[in-house]
Amino acid sequence: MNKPQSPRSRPAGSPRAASEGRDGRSFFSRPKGEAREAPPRERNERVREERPSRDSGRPGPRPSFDAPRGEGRSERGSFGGDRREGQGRPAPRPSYDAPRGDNRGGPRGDSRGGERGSYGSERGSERREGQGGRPDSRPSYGNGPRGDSRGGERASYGSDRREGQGGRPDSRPSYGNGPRGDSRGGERASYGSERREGQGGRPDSRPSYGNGPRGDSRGGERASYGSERREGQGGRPDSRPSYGNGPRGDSRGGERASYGSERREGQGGRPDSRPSYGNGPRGDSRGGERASYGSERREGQGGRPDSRPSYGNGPRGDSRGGERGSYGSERREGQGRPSFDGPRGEERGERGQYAGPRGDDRGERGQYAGPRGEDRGERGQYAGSRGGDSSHGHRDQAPQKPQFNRPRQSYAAIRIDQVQRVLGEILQWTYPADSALSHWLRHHPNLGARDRSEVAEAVYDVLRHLRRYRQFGESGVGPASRRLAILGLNATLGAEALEEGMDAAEAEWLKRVSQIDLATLPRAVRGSIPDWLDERLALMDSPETLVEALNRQASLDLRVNPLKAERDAMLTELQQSAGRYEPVAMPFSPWGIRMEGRPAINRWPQFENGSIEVQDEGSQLLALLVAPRRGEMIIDFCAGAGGKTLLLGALMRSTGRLYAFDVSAARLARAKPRFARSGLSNVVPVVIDSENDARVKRLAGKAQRVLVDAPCSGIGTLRRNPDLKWRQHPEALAELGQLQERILNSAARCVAPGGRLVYATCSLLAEENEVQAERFLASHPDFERVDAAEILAARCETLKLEGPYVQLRPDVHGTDGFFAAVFERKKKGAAAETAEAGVAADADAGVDADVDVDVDVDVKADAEAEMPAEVIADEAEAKPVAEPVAQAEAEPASVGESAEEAKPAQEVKPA
Ligand SMILES: C[S@@+](CC[C@H](N)C(=O)[O-])C[C@H]1O[C@@H](n2cnc3c(N)ncnc32)[C@H](O)[C@@H]1O
Repeated sequence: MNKPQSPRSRPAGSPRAASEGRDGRSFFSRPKGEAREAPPRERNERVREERPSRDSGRPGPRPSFDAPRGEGRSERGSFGGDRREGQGRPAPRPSYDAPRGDNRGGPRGDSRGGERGSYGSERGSERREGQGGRPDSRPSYGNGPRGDSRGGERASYGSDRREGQGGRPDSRPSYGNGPRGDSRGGERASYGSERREGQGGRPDSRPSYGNGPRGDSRGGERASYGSERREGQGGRPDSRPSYGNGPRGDSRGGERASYGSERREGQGGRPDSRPSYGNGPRGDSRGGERASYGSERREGQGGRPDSRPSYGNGPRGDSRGGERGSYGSERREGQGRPSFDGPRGEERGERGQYAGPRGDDRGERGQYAGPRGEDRGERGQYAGSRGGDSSHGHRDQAPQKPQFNRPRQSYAAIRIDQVQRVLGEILQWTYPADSALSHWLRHHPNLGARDRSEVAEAVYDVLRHLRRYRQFGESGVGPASRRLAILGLNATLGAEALEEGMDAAEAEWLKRVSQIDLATLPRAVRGSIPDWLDERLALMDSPETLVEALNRQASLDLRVNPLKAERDAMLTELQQSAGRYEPVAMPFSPWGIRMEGRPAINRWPQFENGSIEVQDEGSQLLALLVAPRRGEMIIDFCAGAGGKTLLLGALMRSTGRLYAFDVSAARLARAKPRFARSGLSNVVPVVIDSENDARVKRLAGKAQRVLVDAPCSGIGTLRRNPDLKWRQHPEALAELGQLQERILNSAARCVAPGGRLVYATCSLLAEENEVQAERFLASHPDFERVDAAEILAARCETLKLEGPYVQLRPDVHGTDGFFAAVFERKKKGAAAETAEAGVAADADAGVDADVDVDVDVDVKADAEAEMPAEVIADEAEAKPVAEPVAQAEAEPASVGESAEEAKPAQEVKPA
């Protein structure tokens, strides 16, 4: 679905441009030689070089601004308690939406800091309380040009070096004096080390900060911030002052660092970055946006430099976020991170789908980065352990293959350490959890399937129950991230399996917290959801069971490709070849097969030949609402990685024309191999600049059906993407609401009279669902609502829904949370009548009528299926992804057919 966007199609400096790299290509589509970061192997080598041996005592490059400044702090920082959780999640992971360029609206693009500041202030109190949260200082960030602030470096790596190694003191000196522009991540690392170790936190080195031009000082400063805030006090007060003064535009890591701290403690988390939704130019903003665009960077490369050691070294400047966006989407559709033993790396697009539910969907999902603040604390602590000096410290390694130069550790000790390390990365909230986990696993190729699975399960368990675990962790000792790791492993492997890895105090603590009666905890803590989400879900029926279901792991939902296979035959085949995953037919979708476990289906022949895809049942049902017919012109307005496009195209029997629009070239590029596997020849992917793109306007009134699978919070996918709840926040929801409304309005213009418009989200929140639908109806009198529940009921007898909308819930339907509304555009005469009535009514009410009857085209399937000449001319590069099998087949089926012959897609029998 993600077709690399051509440079000309997107203005330079636009958000997407930034995220995808200057050349407009996504990180993944870029040949390795051109990648900004070194190829994996090279990266690893570099990491090795950078990581100081323990003997050398010189920590690696991973900066650790968050480095723990002593044990006490870390705990503090990390366990901010409710505050943190509630809103921690600072910056939204810009997810998919991030790169949308124009739609974001707002001031976020440019004013990151600014918003941040404001964000901060809102939450400031929370944070502040914990530790002084530096609220005041933030505001200043907003003022300078952030374009260049990368930040990525910051995070990362503080960890390794941090503890243990005395933190490469030598490197620090350089910060202050030299040009900072270049020394980013690496330096940071060093900072981290010093401070973190708890040794008084780099007192000596700090002074140097003040000397250099701030604009360029990145990682280093960050580190320091972290310390101050996190701890809440002590934190190198002296050095801070300087931050405010320098030009922010260039300060990368530094600012970020500070953010982290704020968020961490307060949890207001990621304030700044969220704003990213806005329209402002994101191209250059690295660090600041990080929050928001974490994903992009990550994948792309600018991404979170720090954590991935290798990233830090290469030129990061340009390649930032594009892909990030994509993450979001995948997740959503995908289902979760099923198989970590599968191919890791390459196809993230699909990953979303396979791999946890982040389906990139975060993109859709979330756009915000979560609470970093606290987590850094955890990370910091975590990081510390890497150094090796700590009692728990040791390098990542597979339990089966301990390194010879270290004392042998028990299986339990190694597993705890591994989970702790992964959490240390994920809880920075820089990247979606599935991405961070995949990244970590790729860098630990020696781990076996069991190791991967156990680490992944424990990490996801922690993300699901983070708030409660943090509360439990407050009474423990040692690094916060370690306590979280122990709790996660206790839940997934059992206490017995951990015995050898814990000391007496830890064992005693675990026993104590395991006896806590959950019923005595506040609902939001028990369910581990942030307060803002608890307030919203409380308005729904049976909120407790809903939250419980959202906190359970999802099944793996597959969809049979109706162009290539029949569900029952495929089910029989899978029961024979993969019986241990217990494949069964889905209760509602006629194409669905559900399995347990996390099979690496992308290695299966049925997947490789396009006979099956990963798709949540709710997404499959959406196709029944769109009800595509052969030969029609249909628009999938937010096609993302093509999950829904695939089924729509198949139901059209690969006839007619199916436009796959999206503002994310990276996502559309990821759809490409999927389209190819599926055998579709009627899909036309088009990267649009925004919902108001000229090519969208030229299709006004032309499409029989338009699907808007809108960018949303992704709260309905928490089973697969539990980190979303920590990455989202109310401010981002408001922005999303505006984006959803704009997209819906633009998509509506494309609908031909008599045509259908379907609006869908994978959210459970009324403000993204019913409220949007009602608002749309109120402002579009030429549209009428169709009972979506009735449409589904006609196809799925066992599916009980209350109309007029479809709202699926994991606790009731076993699907992700999902919403859909169906509207139909009145035919010409009816619309005119409605318009007149509306004008009269509006005149009475004293308001302007907004009757969007700008099309004088009647709906005739055969006429509509023809591609408007102007669109064809404008889309020289937007060819169907798959080569047309034959011209005849590429022709709209309706050409030469009567409207009656164009059968409803759902009636088409599987091939
Ligand atoms: C929920 S995801 C779509 C998932 C996709 N339908 C699938 O099934 O894989 C939302 C998508 O909307 C896209 N998007 C965000 N803003 C947009 C805009 N203004 N116009 C079109 N698409 C947009 C995002 O890039 C993202 O891919």
